[in-house]
Amino acid sequence: MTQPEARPTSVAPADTSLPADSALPAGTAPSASSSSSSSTTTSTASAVRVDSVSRVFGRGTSQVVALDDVSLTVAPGEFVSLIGPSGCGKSTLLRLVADLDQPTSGTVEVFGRPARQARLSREYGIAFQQAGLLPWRTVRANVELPLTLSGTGRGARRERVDHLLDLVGLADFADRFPDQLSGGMQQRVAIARSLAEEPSLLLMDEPFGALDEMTREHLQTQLLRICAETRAAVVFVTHSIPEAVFLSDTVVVMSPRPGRIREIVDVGLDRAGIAPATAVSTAAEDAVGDDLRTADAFVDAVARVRTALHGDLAAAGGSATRAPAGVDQR
Ligand SMILES: Nc1ncnc2c1ncn2[C@@H]1O[C@H](COP(=O)(O)OP(=O)(O)OP(=O)(O)O)[C@@H](O)[C@H]1O
Repeated sequence: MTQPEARPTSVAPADTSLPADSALPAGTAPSASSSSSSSTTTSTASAVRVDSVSRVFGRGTSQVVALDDVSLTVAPGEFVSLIGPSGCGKSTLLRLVADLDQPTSGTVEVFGRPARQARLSREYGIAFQQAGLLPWRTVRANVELPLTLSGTGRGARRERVDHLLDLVGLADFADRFPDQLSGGMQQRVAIARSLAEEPSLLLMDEPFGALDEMTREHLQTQLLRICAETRAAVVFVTHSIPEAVFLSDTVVVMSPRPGRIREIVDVGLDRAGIAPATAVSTAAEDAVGDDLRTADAFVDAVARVRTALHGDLAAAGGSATRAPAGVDQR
């Protein structure tokens, strides 16, 4: 959409720091819709509701307006990506949703409750660019950490971790340590950990940003399958247009500082082939993913996101063929 107030969405944070009173948020996750569409329901029907939020850092000459009057809504189960030039406030927005930071003005609700309450009751999981695993703990011990902290019993922990490791394809690596895994495997452990407490919302900040292209595409497909299985909503920060389009129901395009929502793009890809009921093997899923990436609807959505991003350049008299700083065109 061109009027941010008319559509909702979600996002993820840029660093791994957590407030002192947090016992590890639960996990990572989905998409956005307009506040006009969600306004037919109560605010509790939205996974995320950001209302007229601004965030200003510093004072006087060093003041930075990171977000200016941002409003968006993410529906339960929706996958929403945030994309925009470097410094436009994507991570700041994600951090506000995660209650890792507070808005200067405006409100943030998660499932109809203040973000702080949602964090304390572990309604969301988080995954960042750095996996952030504890090197002295095995894969199993890393994944079960949030469950241990929340007092889940031993038997239930074991059962849950077995399921999660299965889900991310790491059942055979439960007793390995992080430094015995590839970067992609470490990131899958982090995603499993983020899902430990069955969050209804996943907040992800460039979780695949440090991975090679092949691993990245494979994990994108895996993430879609995991989301189809868990039905979690996801707010996903990325610099990659194709990644945003491949994963999302909705792509939220942000403008350069002060960060505002410039446009919301409905992607409209048919991802039924990646749904759990039809997935037969990882290779088959990857093949479905490859088909999706060459589909007309995919190419069309990539073009629409690119045009939305380039609007800034056009307005500044720049070349429409050049990407804004910090946006990966691959
Ligand atoms: N704690 C802070 N103190 C001061 N300024 C900050 C702080 N956090 C973020 N900013 C500023 O707010 C603006 C938005 O930052 P943010 O990290 O949200 O952008 P981003 O879109 O995620 O960038 P990138 O794509 O490069 O990761 C930037 O100008 C940044 O310098």
